[in-house]
Amino acid sequence: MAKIRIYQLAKELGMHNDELLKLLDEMGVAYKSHASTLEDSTAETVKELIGEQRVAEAARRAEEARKAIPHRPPVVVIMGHVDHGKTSLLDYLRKSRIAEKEAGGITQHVGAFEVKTPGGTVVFIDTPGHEAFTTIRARGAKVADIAVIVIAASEGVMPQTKEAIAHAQAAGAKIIFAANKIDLPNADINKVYTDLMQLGIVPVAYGGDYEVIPISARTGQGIDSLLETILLTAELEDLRADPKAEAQGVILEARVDKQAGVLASLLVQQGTLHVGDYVVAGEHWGKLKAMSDSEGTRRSEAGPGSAVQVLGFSELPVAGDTFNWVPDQIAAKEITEERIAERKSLETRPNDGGRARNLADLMRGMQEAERKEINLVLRTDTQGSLEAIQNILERESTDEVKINLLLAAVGAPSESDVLLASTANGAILAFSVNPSGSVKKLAEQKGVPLQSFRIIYELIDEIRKMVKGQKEPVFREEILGSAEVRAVFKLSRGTIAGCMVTSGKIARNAEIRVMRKGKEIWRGGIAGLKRVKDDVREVAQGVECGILLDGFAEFQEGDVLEATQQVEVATD
Ligand SMILES: Nc1nc2c(ncn2[C@@H]2O[C@H](COP(=O)(O)OP(=O)(O)OP(=O)(O)O)[C@@H](O)[C@H]2O)c(=O)[nH]1
Repeated sequence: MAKIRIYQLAKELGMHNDELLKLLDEMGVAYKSHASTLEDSTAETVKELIGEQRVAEAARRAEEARKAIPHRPPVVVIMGHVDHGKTSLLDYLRKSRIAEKEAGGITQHVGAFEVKTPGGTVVFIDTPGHEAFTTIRARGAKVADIAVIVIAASEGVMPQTKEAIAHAQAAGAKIIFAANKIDLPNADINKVYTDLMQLGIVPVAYGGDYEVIPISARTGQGIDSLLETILLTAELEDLRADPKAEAQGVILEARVDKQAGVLASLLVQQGTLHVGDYVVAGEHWGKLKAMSDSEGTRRSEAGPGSAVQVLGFSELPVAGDTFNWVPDQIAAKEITEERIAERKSLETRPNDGGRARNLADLMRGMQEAERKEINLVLRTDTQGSLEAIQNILERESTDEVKINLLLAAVGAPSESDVLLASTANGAILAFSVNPSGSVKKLAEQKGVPLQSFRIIYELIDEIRKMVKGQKEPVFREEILGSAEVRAVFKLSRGTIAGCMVTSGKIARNAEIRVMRKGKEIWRGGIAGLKRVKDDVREVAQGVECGILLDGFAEFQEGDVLEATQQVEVATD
């Protein structure tokens, strides 16, 4: 390799000569002038050092930019077992906020409300329970930063407490426990601690990480302390949002009001919404005609952490969809029309959708994503079988593939289990319990694998095969069709092969083998498939088309492009 001169290396690295000379001095490298040559190894070391410095500089700048973004209030959801006091806690929080203003203030349900404390503001999602929470999560948006799980201190941990924990964990929310009903004579905070520890959750009082705050939603005792803990947790999470960014957030609720029309509640997560702005949410768009907050006050703008009710959608947006600011009606219409067209084309695509996913699919997805965890919800008929299967699953977990039980409980799989599995991209295994028709249907809709077993060893066998990869799918390559290159066009966006499909078909998602004189010279994907001027999904025999490949441009007339696809071969 030719030796490099200092000024050449400086140019290559985009540095001034002086800068590089200074660095060489620091490294103790001798030279006469900037025209001196450097040893290869010295040049390599310089490149590495500069590379490292630049990475560090970029990281420092990114951190600085992040720190320049203001903090935002935490968004909290309240969960817990039935009757443990979720609604009472929300009511207390809502009332305490009104009491601070004027008594008798009118509240409006906008899906979330703010509680202002001297230490900061907390946003509470107005609907208790994990269903609302996970429906939103299942649609891909993260709403709650923190889950407050209410446990009645008079009863301790109950089945839905466990479910709530599983849901919050799957959604990646921080968990704070509120030991409620502490005013009751039979309240026993120690039972709450020990119950939690049995689930592997160690409270701070026992040296662990989980805050358990004794409260009474009836008397208000401990609620200040709960709010403080929420704010402290939020501080550690360092939650930030840029009020100047393009507004974005989540649709919390939507309904049609006979007089007003479509009313949607939005939680702004980033940026600031203004009356008059256009937003798109899923397949719907709206021009915000009016906004009001949970106090019924008209707002002209709403920044990060605000929940507002808006008027202006022409059709009902879907709760849980994210919304985004768009500059104008043209953009709003184009984006929603594209989304509708995309959905329709997916619905009409043959052999796609409708097929229930199974565990093998899940494992394949996992392998593709190089994920090392398999998330499972386990449902059994008795406590005994539950423990037995849990123990075996624990043993089957390997270093490569960890089996993570999102929830293990007695009873038939529920719709909430499906949402949980869907959120965590997991599967449901049922042993000796039958899911109801509606649960099966929901699982199908959400693409959650749900399998029932009657014999323990069949269940274990299935898991074992998966973990050990014995069931790794075997694929065979199948030729879909071929096309001959008749002309080559060099355009600014790449080189297009003008082809005639000579047999079968060429599909946009197929893999292409470029054959020259009977030999394969390249293999890869298609970056563009056009028929005249239109992008198309496939082109049939006897039709001309333009093909742009993803990473190959050296076409010659007479090359043959073979379209192939991988077909799974049944091994059972
Ligand atoms: N003594 C006492 N009773 C409470 C407290 N919190 C709630 N309760 C009572 O417990 C019962 C259940 O409270 P809710 O707030 O409805 O419980 P929930 O968890 O929202 O119940 P669901 O919505 O049915 O799941 C009600 O009768 C409340 O009055 C408390 O701190 N102390």
